[in-house]
Amino acid sequence: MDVISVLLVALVLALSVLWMVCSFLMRYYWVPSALRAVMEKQGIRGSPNPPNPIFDVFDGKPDMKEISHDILPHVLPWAAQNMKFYGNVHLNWWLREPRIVISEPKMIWDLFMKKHKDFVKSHFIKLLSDDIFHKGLFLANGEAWARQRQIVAPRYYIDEVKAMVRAVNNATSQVMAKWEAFVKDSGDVERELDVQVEFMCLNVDVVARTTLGLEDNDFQNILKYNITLLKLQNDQETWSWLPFARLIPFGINVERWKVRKQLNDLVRKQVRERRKKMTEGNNIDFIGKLLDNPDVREDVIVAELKTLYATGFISLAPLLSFTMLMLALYPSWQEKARQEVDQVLDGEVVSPKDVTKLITIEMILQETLRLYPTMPLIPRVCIKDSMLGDVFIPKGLGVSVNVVALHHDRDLWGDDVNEFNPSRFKNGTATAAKHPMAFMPFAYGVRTCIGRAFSEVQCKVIIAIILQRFEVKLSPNYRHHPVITGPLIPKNGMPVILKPRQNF
Ligand code: HEM
Repeated sequence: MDVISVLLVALVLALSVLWMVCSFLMRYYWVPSALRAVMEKQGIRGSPNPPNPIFDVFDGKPDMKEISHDILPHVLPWAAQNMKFYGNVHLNWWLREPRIVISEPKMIWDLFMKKHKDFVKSHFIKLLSDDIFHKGLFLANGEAWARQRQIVAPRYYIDEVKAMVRAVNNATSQVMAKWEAFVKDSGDVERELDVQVEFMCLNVDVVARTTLGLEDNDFQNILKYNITLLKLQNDQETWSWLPFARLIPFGINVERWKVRKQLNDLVRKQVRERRKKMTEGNNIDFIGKLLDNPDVREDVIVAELKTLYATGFISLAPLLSFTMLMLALYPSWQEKARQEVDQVLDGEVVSPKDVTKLITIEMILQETLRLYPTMPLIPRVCIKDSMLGDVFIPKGLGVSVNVVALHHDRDLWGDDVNEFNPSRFKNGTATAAKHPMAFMPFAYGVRTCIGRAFSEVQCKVIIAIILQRFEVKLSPNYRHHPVITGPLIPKNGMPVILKPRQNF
């Protein structure tokens, strides 16, 4: 090579390195700092030093001293601090993403309803949950999202969901028989059980039954791979924002890729086996209907099925677990709900018609979701200069809805905000607080949760069957420590004491 060629190669290399350094600085320092300056000019401030990790799973914080529902300072200490010093609307950093944190109904309305086109799922949320939700509806944006939503959402309309009640009954009855045998084995009249893991298995099983029509399925492995992926993602969270960090074939990455492939292969196998069983008139389950549609590709079906498995156990297991805690803590509500169950079901299984009559369970579930919202933070990023209420939001700024703060806002819910009072929902969710948008566990607008009706029906059926068969008491081993790991979960599991009912 002559000298000129060497110089040219060196120049290209130098320019490439310079370009990479500038892109890095631009993305992770200059742009975030500029966004912060725009917000500070409007008087919106927040914790000064990025990064400020949101999840406290790593910090070894002690359990809460007592069982209190005033959880904001415990689960989101940075938000509680910021709210104290800077007000309800404040700035915060998620890894290197500057974001405005809001819990004002008016701004949330603008975000989800009026200006939803200006806000999409953010780069960081994709980075952190791509292994689980890859290509599925949950993370999609733009046209891909609209196409997928059109395919998936109708499968979860209320009439379709009611047709799933039998599958939920069957799956739950199997678990109840297992619990009864578990108590009986001890030779005692009651026994402690950590129900959180039980609910995870049950929810994955229900998804397999309702989407694939599978009675005997590999849900243990599906759950194992998902939990491993979640754990690896959490382990990686603090450095995953570094460029190429998730592409280096080393350590956690290699493990992640392996488990991700195992999960993909297993779900793909289920879809293919379902395809083999396709016969006319037999394609009424979710995947059957998708397979029947020639416009839907197999990788889309696999992605959606993975999403449904993950959303099922990630969101429903914590809700059911916290509901068990409420039933154990408030025996009078437990008894009231049981009387209703006995009256409505009269010792039979739950029918689709019965579901609407289980009003007390519905109120208990709503109040549990208010106090312990499964999705405590709902993130977006602004893709076009916009306004939320009176606040100017520049393109590139992250927005996070703090659902915990909204659900625990004394001005909206009154002085008993931190008390468990299901009666506040007796006339429905819209009038439970001073603002109709004060209760939003499933988000709002075009990206509202497609699984809402399914969740409500499924949880009602499961809790009704539990109350029909068991009395639930608080375990002395329960240690209160709600924690955000993405969803809000009980960190130490949910051990409760189950006592089978004699007269059932
Ligand atoms: C307690 C139960 C549940 C809660 C509290 C919940 C909450 C939410 C929330 C807040 C969102 C909006 C997230 C965002 O915009 O960033 C969402 C979206 C979603 N949920 Fe759920 N969810 C629950 C159960 C389920 C179940 C059982 C399924 C499966 C059928 C499901 C499927 C989805 C999907 C696919 C999306 C994405 C929708 C879209 O972006 O268009 N969810 N959920």
